[in-house]
Amino acid sequence: MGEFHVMDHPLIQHKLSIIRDKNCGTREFREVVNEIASLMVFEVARDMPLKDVEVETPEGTAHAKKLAGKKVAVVPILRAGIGMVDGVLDLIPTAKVGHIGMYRDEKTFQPHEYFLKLPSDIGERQIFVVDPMLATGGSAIMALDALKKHGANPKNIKFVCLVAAPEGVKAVQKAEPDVDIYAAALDDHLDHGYIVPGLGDAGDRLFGTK
Ligand SMILES: O=P(O)(O)OC[C@H]1O[C@H](OP(=O)(O)OP(=O)(O)O)[C@H](O)[C@@H]1O
Ligand SMILES: O=c1cc[nH]c(=O)[nH]1
Ligand SMILES: [Mg+2]
Repeated sequence: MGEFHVMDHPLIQHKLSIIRDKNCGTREFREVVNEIASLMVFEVARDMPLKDVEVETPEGTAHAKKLAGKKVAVVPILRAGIGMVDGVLDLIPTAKVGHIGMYRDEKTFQPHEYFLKLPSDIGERQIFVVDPMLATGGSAIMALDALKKHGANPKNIKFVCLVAAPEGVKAVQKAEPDVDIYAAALDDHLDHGYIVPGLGDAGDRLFGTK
């Protein structure tokens, strides 16, 4: 079963409290979502491989370490996942970006895929799938299945969200046992498909479409 990590760093928790507030406006919401994404990817990337290098400093030779060059892709689930991309790219600027478009039916909460464009070498990449909300898990599972169908190695995929519901975590762990999940918070439950207390509709809050 994939691991589930709640990232309880004080800076992440503080920033999450800002965007949970229903009075947080679009501009601040967007800014803080990206900041949380940066803080999260800092930790999620902890096991990226390093190589030994020698660097000439002004004072001598340092035995240092550099990233070994494993290629990275960040894959947002549209729309709301787009809100996390810049935060990840701030720390890993050479990452390629794939997109998976997905919307939930308003009544059934079933996900529907409407767009997919991935780097052609997705099979060789470490992949960070980003989406602020993991509710029923339907969108995440459909996105992860699409990635696998296009050659991604599930062992190289990490799912990064802001708020997760217990139902979604369980569903993804069952359907995608190789994928580790990282969240800033595990909330109480779902009510008509929405996470309680959650933060509302992340896409609408990011893009001001309500
Ligand atoms: O776990 P699930 O039950 O599938 O719900 C989570 C999905 O719902 C939201 O997207 P939404 O369908 O609202 O699309 P949007 O990002 O375009 O607003 C959210 O961004 C996730 O993708
Ligand atoms: O609470 C929720 C659940 C799904 N999608 C959202 O944006 N918010
Ligand atoms: Mg939405």
